[in-house]
Amino acid sequence: MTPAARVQAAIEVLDLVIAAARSNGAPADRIVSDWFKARRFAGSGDRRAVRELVFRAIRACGEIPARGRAAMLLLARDDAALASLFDGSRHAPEPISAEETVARPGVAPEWLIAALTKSGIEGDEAAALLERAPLDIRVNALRAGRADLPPGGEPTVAAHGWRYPHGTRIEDTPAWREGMIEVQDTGSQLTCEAVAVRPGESVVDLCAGGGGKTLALAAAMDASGRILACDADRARLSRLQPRAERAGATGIETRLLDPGAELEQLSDWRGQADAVLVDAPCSGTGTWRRNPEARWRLTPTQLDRYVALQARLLDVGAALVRPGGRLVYVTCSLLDAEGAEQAAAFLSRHGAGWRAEVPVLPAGVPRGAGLRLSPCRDGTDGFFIARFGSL
Ligand SMILES: C[S@@+](CC[C@H](N)C(=O)[O-])C[C@H]1O[C@@H](n2cnc3c(N)ncnc32)[C@H](O)[C@@H]1O
Repeated sequence: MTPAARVQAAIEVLDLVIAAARSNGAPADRIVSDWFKARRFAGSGDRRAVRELVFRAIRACGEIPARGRAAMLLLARDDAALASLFDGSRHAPEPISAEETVARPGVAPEWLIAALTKSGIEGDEAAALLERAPLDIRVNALRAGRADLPPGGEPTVAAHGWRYPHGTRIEDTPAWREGMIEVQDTGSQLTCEAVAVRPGESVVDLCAGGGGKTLALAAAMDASGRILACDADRARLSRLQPRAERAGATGIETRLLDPGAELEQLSDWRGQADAVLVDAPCSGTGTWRRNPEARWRLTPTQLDRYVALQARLLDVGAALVRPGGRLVYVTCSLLDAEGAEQAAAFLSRHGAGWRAEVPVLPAGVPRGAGLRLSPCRDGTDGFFIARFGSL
């Protein structure tokens, strides 16, 4: 493809990304790969260049743009080389006319900017939400010593974390194939460290998804003890056992939950768990570096739904903790509604039965009863972590 044809391709892909964001359709990453699956003539250089343009344009537009071309014109406004490719030649975008709509630059929609600002995220902190995320891995202590790592990484502040340059093809390495390493953001690794599990414990991962954090907990427990990994999404949960096998993580049981009936389905665990991790569904404002178009999709109503679900799951988790045990609440959000305010609401609902214990981690700053990690300050995805000890 010529450079101009790549720009036109990026405009077409952006139109699909915009339509999907409006209709709760596929994520941008999948749209880009499906688009290229249907165009086998394009080479890997084309893929990389188009993908790069698409994500640059998504990052640049705070609000959902009217059209892909409007988003690309925003980039072209400050990039003369890009603007010169709008020349109307074969496969190229039409020449730019003075009256055309150009998308507005920004970090996020106005209502979200207001909510972030209220939560202490503005200026550099807000801009960093849209930087490119690094590639972090966790060394799986169940399978590997550090000598087995692919070359080129630097240790991170997490106990088993390493960071690699962008574009490192970790999943092609023998270490990954043999389960010695897992791709996992450093912040995500630190949330697991906050659970402070020990070998032999009984632990519930209430919102385990595909098991990213479950596997880190299993490794920290040296695969001894019990982990119950739950989720309400069958497809996500079904990915956990094959990953656990690859990682050599034993002692993990999975349980599919019906939303609203979680406590009945978990009655055998009531008051039994040494630790419960509630890695709750959330707005994902802390992961925009990876999914920048997520900010076009979120609505105030969805945010309210997340907040209500988080409170309910925290109450479910609390019922499973044994006296003297711990409940760890995590969201990959920087909004206080899903962080400090949620933790305060839990403490006021449960009164004297619980004590907040701010986890001691090598990153993050205290926020309310918990700790917050941010891309700007900590170089991790954004997270809120609170730990409550049962009295
Ligand atoms: C933040 S994600 C979990 C990510 C996962 N812990 C990991 O590290 O990969 C939140 C999860 O909560 C799940 N979920 C939503 N409603 C739930 C419910 N009522 N009970 C349990 N899990 C639920 C979602 O399906 C989703 O997988």
